Amino acid sequence: MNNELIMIVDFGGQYNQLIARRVREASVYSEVVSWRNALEKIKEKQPKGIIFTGGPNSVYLENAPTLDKEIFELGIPVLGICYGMQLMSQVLGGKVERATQQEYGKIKLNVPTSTGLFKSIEDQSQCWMSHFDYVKEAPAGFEIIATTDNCPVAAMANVEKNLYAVQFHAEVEHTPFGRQMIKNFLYEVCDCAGDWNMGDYAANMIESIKQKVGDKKVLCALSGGVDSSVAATMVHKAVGNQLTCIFVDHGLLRKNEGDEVEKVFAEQFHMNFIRVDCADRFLGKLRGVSDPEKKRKIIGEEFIRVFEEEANKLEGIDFLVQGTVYPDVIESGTDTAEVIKSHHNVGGLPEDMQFELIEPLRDLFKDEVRRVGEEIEVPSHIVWRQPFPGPGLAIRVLGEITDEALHLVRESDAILRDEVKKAGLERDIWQYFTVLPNIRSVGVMGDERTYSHAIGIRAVTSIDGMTSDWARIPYEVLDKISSRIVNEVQGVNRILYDVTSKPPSTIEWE
Ligand SMILES: Nc1ncnc2c1ncn2[C@@H]1O[C@H](COP(=O)(O)OP(=O)(O)OP(=O)(O)O)[C@@H](O)[C@H]1O
Ligand SMILES: O=c1[nH]c(=O)c2[nH+]cn([C@@H]3O[C@H](COP(=O)(O)O)[C@@H](O)[C@H]3O)c2[nH]1
Ligand SMILES: NC(=O)CC[C@H](N)C(=O)O
Ligand SMILES: [Mg+2]
Repeated sequence: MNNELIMIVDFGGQYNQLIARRVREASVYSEVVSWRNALEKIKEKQPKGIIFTGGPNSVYLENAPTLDKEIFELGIPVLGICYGMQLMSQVLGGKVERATQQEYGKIKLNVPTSTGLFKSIEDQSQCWMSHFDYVKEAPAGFEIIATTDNCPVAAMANVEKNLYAVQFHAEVEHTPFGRQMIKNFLYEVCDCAGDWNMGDYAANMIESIKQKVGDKKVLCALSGGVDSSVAATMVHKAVGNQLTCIFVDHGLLRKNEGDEVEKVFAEQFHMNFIRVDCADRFLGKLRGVSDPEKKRKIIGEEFIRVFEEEANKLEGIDFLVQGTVYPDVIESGTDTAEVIKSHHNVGGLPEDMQFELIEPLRDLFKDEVRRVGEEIEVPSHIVWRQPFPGPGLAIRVLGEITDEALHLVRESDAILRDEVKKAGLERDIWQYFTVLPNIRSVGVMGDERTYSHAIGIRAVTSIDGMTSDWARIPYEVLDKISSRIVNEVQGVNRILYDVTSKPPSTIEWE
């Protein structure tokens, strides 16, 4: 393949693949490389441009990821983002320090200049920030091309040398002009022509699964959710009856979910399908455990043990298909990125697992998975289903999992889903559920004092699950949900509404 190439240098940021994805969307091929061997790879491959990602470190600390100055002398355009900008400043002689006024979330940006990077972008725009360090002084030869109220250097450029950097995250949805800015970098600065497209993604992937599996047998971990249904359909197209899907009912599913998934797969898919009921086993292992990471690891391991047992019954299974998507990978931590939470299908996997994994969606984001799903004709009620995490209600009951706690969260969630459906909001809200925060408070019902549980409502809008905003559910609908939960679910006397975006919070509470 001789496509134009953009190299993305990974400093451990949460949004690295999102940058790769923005570049894909703009019809240019990209590869992500670790900062450790970036210089060598770049010299070898001679990309049209380089993008530095964000990262959790501080550039002025000892042992922080860095790059030799030489990278700026290759004549290849560079765009630094967040940590990437701080690094460019530090290496080229600017000043980086811890900020007294840190910026997280939506911030007003002033763009007084219109260099190529900011072509067609308004002077006053909104951007998304997540940083505690800042560039106090840009290096010699750089002009400041954007500022915010708290950030004297929100973007800088050395136009002559094609070096650009921004403190904000241009790659996330919350920077509305971000797509345009990345396009500007590719087309105005790097002079790309745009010679790549994603149309063939599914076809290429199906072909490579066929090659890999040959005449062997494959198991698929199927939840009935978007990702595993799309992954299973791809693998089924590749190897047909060599595939068997295993659906685990671990006692942590939503109300009636087990039967619903079984029905859909029996009626609408023509694949080998096995349901394994093993609630006692999962709940037994989880008894007395309240640490979120411990819960995730127990569930991840138990899933694999169930798959291994089923594989042994079927004999000769070498591969396990999972519907892992990129956010699961990055949040579980990589050699450079911090562990945010161990997704059961990545960071929660046991080390001694007997399968080789097949994860055809591992580099993609939810909305890209949905596009692939539509292309290979997965039924649309599945493609557009709201996500539901593998560990299920276990990470929505904060602290220890008991039958009572599961009952409260399951019943309140069913009411929430029912009211969202009645209000016709299912497609507007990306994900919505209830949580049991494990606090009790005083109330009065029928003139009697109560001392009962609070239930939290979490509802978010998002495109890819990497960032999200809280959904503005109309007050009348919230009112209805609140009064139904308190009236219908015994043991609840208070309802809370979560109004935080991601970041700084995450979508799930654990
Ligand atoms: N109950 C389950 N039984 C079998 N496999 C599961 C189950 N829950 C999750 N998995 C596996 O773990 C993977 C990750 O779960 P996750 O919830 O992120 O994806 P999904 O369920 O396929 O899609 P969605 O995000 O729409 O819920 C799934 O793709 C699937 O392979
Ligand atoms: O299969 C999964 N296994 C997990 O361990 C897991 N944890 C979170 N999620 C889902 O991922 C998306 C992002 O969630 P967070 O903002 O809470 O990290 C949201 O859609 C979450 O529901 C999981 N899915
Ligand atoms: N998102 C980032 O790249 C953060 C960079 C650095 N850790 C800071 O907080 O300023
Ligand atoms: Mg799921």
